[in-house]
Formats: sequence, C-alpha cells, structure tokens
Amino acid sequence: MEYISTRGRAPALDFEGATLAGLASDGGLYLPREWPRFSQADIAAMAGLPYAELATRIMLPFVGNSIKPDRLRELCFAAYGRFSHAAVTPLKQFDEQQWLLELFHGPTLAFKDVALQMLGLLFEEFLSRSDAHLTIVGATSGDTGSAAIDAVAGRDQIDIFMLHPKGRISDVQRRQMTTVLAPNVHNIAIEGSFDDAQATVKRMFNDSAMNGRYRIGAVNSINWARLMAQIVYYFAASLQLGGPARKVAFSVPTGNFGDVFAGYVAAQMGLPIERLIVATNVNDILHRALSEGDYSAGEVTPTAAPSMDIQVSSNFERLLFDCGGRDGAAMAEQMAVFEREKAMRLTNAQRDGASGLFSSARVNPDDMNSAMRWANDSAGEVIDPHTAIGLHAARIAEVAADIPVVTLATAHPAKFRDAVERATGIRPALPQRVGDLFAREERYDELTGDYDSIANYVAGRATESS
Ligand SMILES: Cc1ncc(COP(=O)(O)O)c(C=O)c1O
Ligand SMILES: N[C@@H](CCOP(=O)(O)O)C(=O)O
Repeated sequence: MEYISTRGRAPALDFEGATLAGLASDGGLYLPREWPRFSQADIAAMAGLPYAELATRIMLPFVGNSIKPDRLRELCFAAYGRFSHAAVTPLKQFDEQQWLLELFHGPTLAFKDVALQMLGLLFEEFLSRSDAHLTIVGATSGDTGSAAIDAVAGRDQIDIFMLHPKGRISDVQRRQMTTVLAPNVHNIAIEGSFDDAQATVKRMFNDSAMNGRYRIGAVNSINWARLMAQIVYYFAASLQLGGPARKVAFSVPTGNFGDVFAGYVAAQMGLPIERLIVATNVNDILHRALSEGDYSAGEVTPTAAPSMDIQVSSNFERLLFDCGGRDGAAMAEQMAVFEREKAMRLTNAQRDGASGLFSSARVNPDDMNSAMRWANDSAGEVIDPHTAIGLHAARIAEVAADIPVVTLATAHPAKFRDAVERATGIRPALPQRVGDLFAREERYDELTGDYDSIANYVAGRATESS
C-alpha cells in the first residue's frame, strides 16, 4: 500500500514511512493512494470475531508489506489486551433507535486509546529495525496527550513533547499527562488554544533546523495510523447491529475531524453506512463548512466539552482532497488560501462529495446538558459532555426509524466530572485504574505560545536522530 500527500508534492511512502513521518513534507496529510475494498460477503464473514482479530483484518490491507500478518495480529492482541472491557468497544442501547458505542475502556479513558495503544506498538516495531530516535511533538486539547503518553512512556527510542492549552483542559485530563514522570515525557502548558498548539506542531515539522537534527514524529490524527485504527470500531458496531445487511448511522462528536473521517474511510471500504452526523459544540467550523460551504476559523471559545474546542480541523483536508477529485495541486492552493486568510469556501465538487454521507449539527450548552440528563433518565447512563453533544445531534437527525443511530461515546464521564455534575447532579467516580490520580506528583513546564521558545525547549531536551 502506498501513501500519498493531500498536497501532491511529498514523496509517496509505504505504511512504515507514513507512520514515522506523521505529516508529509509538503505540509499535507498522508492517505492511501486508493481505498481497499471489502465485498459484502467479506464483511459478513467478520461477524463475531474478537475485536483484536477484526482489527487485524481491517488493518492488514493498509499495512501492506510493512508488517507480516502474524506480527500484526500479535500487535493487535497486545494493544487491545490492555482494555478493561472484553468487547473493547461495547455497544449499549438507549431505545429502539439510539445506541451508544463506548470507546473509553482503554488505559486513559478516552477513544484515543483505541488508536494510540496501537500506534505506540507500531512505533516500537519500526524503530527497533534501526537505532533511530523519534522526537514526538504533539498538541492536545486533553485526551490525545494522556493516551499518547501512556502509549510511549519509558520507551528508549522515543521522546514525547506534549503541548496543552494552559487552563483549558479538565483537571483529570491534565493530571493524566503531568503525573507520568518517565524521563522521556515532557509536558508543556502554553498560553492560547489547542489551535495554537497544533499550529506550532505543524510548523516544527516544516522547520528544517528542527527536522534536520531530530526525527520529528506525530501522535495526533494527522498521522494516518491513528485513523486506520479508528476505522475498526465502525465495523465492530455495524456487525453487531445487523451489518452489512443493514445500514447504520453514526453520530460523532467532532473536533479535529479524525474520528469521523475514520467512519468515512469505513464507508469507502464497503461498510454500508447510512449517515455520518458531525456534531460540534459552539466551535462550529465543521458545521458551517458542511452545511454552508464556509470553512472559516474564528476565535476558539472555551466550553465544557474542551476536547472539541477546535476551529482548525486538520483532517478535513483529507476529506476535501478525496471528495474534490484528489488533485494535490488544487488542494495545496486551497490550503494556502486558508492558511493566509483563515477562511475558504468549499468547491461544489467538495460539497457534493461530502453531502452524500455527512450531515452536521451545532449543539449549544443547554442541549448538551439535557442530553446528559436524558441519557441518565432513559437508560441510567452517565455520559460525558462530548458524548452528549453527539447524542443530541443523533436524536435530532432525520434518520429513518428502522436505521440504528450509534453515538460514539468518546470519553469516560469521570474525565469531566465537574461538567457532568453540573448537568445531572451526579459526580462520576474515577475508575480504579486512575483512582490515585490526585495523590500523584505533577510535573510540567509553562511556556508562552511563542514558537521559538517551544522549539528551543524541545531542542534542549530531545535526542538527535542518528
Ligand atoms: C472526548 C473527545 N470527543 C471528541 C473529540 C473529537 O474527535 P476528533 O478530533 O477526532 O474529531 C475529541 C478530540 O479529538 C475528544 O477528546
Ligand atoms: N481532542 C484532541 C485534539 C485533537 O487531536 P487529534 O490527536 O485527534 O488530532 C485531544 O483531546 O487532544
């Protein structure tokens, strides 16, 4: 399998190369040259497989010759063996139509573990083939950071530098990162928003002084391998609900457009998906883009669903590239306009291409809070604010009554216990695996968002690549 950049100028790479590269050298994002396809019979034959086996089958065509099938299977069983639920991503039912796909049974209690447990093992697998050192530079609005740190803490050939927006993530999220004291883990709180942190990360990939000295790697969903691992749970949910014979709709709380793009890829691979509902909070660039063609980033507004406080959605570029005819030069030009003006219009081809599968909703705080209460009143489920945004969008979407609508439960409610308590009166307890979080020592540094100070910080601590 070959990977190409959305901006058309970076060299094509194999899976190993794309995983280690993270961002393409032309500033674009890697994605497969073509989508692998399963027949309906192939998909039907996957029903009932253990999650790790299903993951192996879905990932195999993407991995190509980079990893042998038996080794990939071992990695999948190791990654998903760390989840606290035997089903890995269990489904719960609310009513005749509404379902919940719980993606938070991994070590750090958010859907990011599904991909990052795998990515940590992939990095180790590839780095063990040489004596190279990887300097991971990541941005987090709360969940990617802890999941990535858990996945790579203590690994010899990796350093991880994780930027989070100071004061804009929950205390549980922060402590899940900053109490990991392994010497290869470096947490940095910066002034500004997640978008500022993400822009710094992307700039570092294209900074020749930095990437000449260090092999910079990505754990954010700009890294294709992240999305590959997230495709699996769309298949898992669909197969449990009668797929592929029956279509399923998914409602996805969305920020950086990684999770929902994985659903789009599942559909390209042959999974019958009725609809992907993109649910945003008041940081609604994606809702405006999908409903009006207006992709313009405003200021980020802090909300009670902080992990979705994002106005520049990296993976949207992958969708625009794929729907817009896969024209790298045109994509590079469109993104140059966006980078200059912080605004662009979708082309008609992009809008038409997206409208077949996607719809969207912007969910306000009152509706988010009512969704938390409805989940508890109707099914005794305590859900987190991000999931509540997805659930509200699922309930107002016009989907035929015989189609199940699955909301992706992206985080455990205990990660956002203040917001959950405000909405429902219930304060979710921290699960046992992170129970002593508030007794642990914290370590992190604070920097302004200034690029040079962050680059100097990384340069002062990272190991040069050989
Ligand atoms: C809890 C939670 N829900 C939803 C999202 C949005 O996912 P994505 O950025 O893949 O759209 C995030 C962050 O990415 C998150 O941490
Ligand atoms: N919500 C994320 C931010 C988006 O990051 P990505 O790694 O999915 O690109 C977070 O919680 O950090």
